[in-house]
Amino acid sequence: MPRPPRTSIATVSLSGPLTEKLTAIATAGFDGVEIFENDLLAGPHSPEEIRLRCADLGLSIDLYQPFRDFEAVPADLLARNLRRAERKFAVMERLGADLLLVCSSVSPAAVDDDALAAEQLRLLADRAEAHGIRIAYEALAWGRHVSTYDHAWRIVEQADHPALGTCLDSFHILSRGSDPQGIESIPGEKIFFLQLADAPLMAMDVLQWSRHYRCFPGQGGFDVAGPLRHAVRAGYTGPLSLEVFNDVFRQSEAASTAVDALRSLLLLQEKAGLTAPPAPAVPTGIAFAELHAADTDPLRGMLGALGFTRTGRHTSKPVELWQQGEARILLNTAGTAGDRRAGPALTAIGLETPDPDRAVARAEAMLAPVVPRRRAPKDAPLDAVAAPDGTEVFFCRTDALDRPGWTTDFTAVPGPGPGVGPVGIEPVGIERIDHIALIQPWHQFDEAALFHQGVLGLDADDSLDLADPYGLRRSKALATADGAVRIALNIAPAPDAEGPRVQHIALATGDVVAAARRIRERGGALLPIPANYYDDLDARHELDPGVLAALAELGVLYDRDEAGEFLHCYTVTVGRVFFELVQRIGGYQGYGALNAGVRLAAQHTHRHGVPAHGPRG
Ligand SMILES: O=C(O)c1ccc(O)c(O)c1
Ligand SMILES: [Mg+2]
Repeated sequence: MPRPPRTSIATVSLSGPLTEKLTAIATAGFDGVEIFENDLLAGPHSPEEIRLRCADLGLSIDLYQPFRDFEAVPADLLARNLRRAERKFAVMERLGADLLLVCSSVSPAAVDDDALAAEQLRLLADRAEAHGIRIAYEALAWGRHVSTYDHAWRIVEQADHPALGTCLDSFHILSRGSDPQGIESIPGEKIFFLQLADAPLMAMDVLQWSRHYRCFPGQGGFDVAGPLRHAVRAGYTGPLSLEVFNDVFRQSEAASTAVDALRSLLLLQEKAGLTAPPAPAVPTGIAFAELHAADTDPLRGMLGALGFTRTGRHTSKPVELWQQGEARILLNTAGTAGDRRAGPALTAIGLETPDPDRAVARAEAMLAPVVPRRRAPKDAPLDAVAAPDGTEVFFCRTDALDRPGWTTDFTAVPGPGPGVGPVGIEPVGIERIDHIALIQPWHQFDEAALFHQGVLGLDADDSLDLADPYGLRRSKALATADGAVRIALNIAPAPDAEGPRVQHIALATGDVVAAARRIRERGGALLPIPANYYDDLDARHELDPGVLAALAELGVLYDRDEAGEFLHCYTVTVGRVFFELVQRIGGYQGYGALNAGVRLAAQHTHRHGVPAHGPRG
């Protein structure tokens, strides 16, 4: 395999002052940058200082941009535009940058005349060449007369100057619906630069779309690997550069955005067949979920009511293993997981992995932070990486014959242990963990989704918007093809609007009604669901009245699609976690998204009580 291309990113993609952006870009591991002119203009550092800073950080300055509204203008304006260009060439010489991006004109002064555009760009390239500078002409998707990449290339071809080439930008190409195949008819050495950006598929004005909603490749709906593949086939050997205008990234922390960005570029190169990092070791099951709690009594009570039994105690850490069927929950009382007062929290998940070493190699290749091992010498080796939200993901083999499994670190304990009532030892029919739902900080949602796909090897469903009383919650499910591992990512409606992030663990059972009844009998608190929901359910599905009554009595929700049926209910929240019981019938693959609004509202009511009546109360 040939050497991987150099990686680059436009400074406009990150938040903060220019020097901090440069540090974040270098620290993440990029090779170079595109300096966005505004970042330079707004900062206190001279071009020479920025040049030095980049050199110190080991970053090449691959491009200076943008130069706007140059071509196809009347003579007097041309003279002024050339003067403007000369001033920018001087800045670029001080910066040590030798490639200038010129975007197609949006000015009303520009005329629709390709020959004139070519002639004037030729003149510009001639002036640039005298400074050792080259010009990359890019079609903006909203350019006044030039808005497609093939049109920009025809003008460059016509101008026929060695210091003039084209800049391809995947956003402009794909947002216009252009066929990227045509890239292969451009000689590789005339593609001076390649910018890569994705975007969610939306029907909106293309300029607004580009300036606010671009995202890193793999986080939107475009096939960004397409233009990349064609450019490489055309013979392009320059840097692959991310250029992402995005309202969220503009205000998120630059350091973590830069890592997210580079991960996306590494995944894109792999997808385009340019690199071959260690393949993901696709997990085969959820081995455990780990909960941290200072005061474990409420959780022990809940687990007991859910039919879990404490089966083991870790030999070197304050961790208990609770189990029912193949569902395993670790209860960890060590240290403090974030805010202790906020109560128990989900801190880690264990993924059953056929090849933990490869899973770690994959994670490292994709810039996932490997969590330092804190284990006693005799503990089984257990590797973990941190997901973007801080959840630790362990790679394990529970029943491996060739290496000690993680469960050997636990010694068996007799009986259910303190905090569990006498009925807590009867299982209720829970078989395994069906899925784990993780609430994401609003600005990390796309990063988290790409992480779970690219690093862990899960497949992503489309995003859904779920309505709750105080906003819309984006949601995206990720799963293995066989559904053995499912992770649902949900976004909170506003930063910390509802207090701490509450995660949940969904437990699979073959009979949710029977399980819910037993849980309630032993004092487990289930989330009440309003009667209105069951009126609507009856209207929509004509369920058997006896079944409907049982669902209503226990707060069991229902969904149905072409593939099968889904029944689920929820416990009340303990600290920062709650549990869901789910029963999948037939080939139902979803998560009851239709019911999420009712569940979120019911949780709100449960937390805050039923609002007082109005005037007629
Ligand atoms: O939105 C813009 O104006 C703009 C500027 C420079 C680019 O390279 C680009 O793709 C868009
Ligand atoms: Mg661009």
